[in-house]
Amino acid sequence: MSLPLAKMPRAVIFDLDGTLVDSARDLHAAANVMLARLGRDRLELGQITKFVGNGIPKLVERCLTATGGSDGAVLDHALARFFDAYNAAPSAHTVPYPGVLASLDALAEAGCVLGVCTNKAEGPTVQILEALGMASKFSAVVGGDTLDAMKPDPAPLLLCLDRLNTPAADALFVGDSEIDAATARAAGLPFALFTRGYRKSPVESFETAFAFDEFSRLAPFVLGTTRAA
Ligand SMILES: O=C(O)COP(=O)(O)O
Ligand SMILES: [Mg+2]
Repeated sequence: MSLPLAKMPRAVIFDLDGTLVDSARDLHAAANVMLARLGRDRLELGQITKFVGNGIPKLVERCLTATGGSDGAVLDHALARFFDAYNAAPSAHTVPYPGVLASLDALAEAGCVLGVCTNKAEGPTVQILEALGMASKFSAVVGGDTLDAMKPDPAPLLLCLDRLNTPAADALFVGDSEIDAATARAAGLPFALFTRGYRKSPVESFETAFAFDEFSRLAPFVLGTTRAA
């Protein structure tokens, strides 16, 4: 389903993993370092990619469940090992999707304020945004450990809106997953789906204002110069 926006949003808030950046290879590398330290089997990139989206603690728990089981003590240890590896090089193989930087610039030039709302912890999120030359483009960054609650709870997205001084009705949330769609719905924002990220369900099952497979299509839609397909 596609619905044109009633008016140009003042704020555009983006998810990170699978939306602004393809980060799966660095998450995969850190997960396999963690698994090796625990004497567990490696996991494939495709498997780890399916575990992304509910935050790093959930990703680590899913890795443990897939390799022999997870209980509280091993989970804490595994999480620390994961962060040792991941925080040392969170952007070694992480790249923006094609057209992301130009799209952010086009939105900013048109007067939109930009934010990030991700379930990734704030530390590596900021490291990645800085390494990829994107940090200065965002006026607010909310991570998975900024509050006690994570997406799909609407609280992180509402905090991001608050930091951008923008009501939900005057904003758009752009994400790649079922979690992002549910978060936008709960927070009362229209949702745009980037279809080449890490979603698990078919595009048609999402309720979206807009679904796009190339970032060059986003700014024309937001600025109202293109009608939704
Ligand atoms: O699961 C994560 O760590 C982050 O995922 P997100 O950027 O898609 O919210
Ligand atoms: Mg995502």
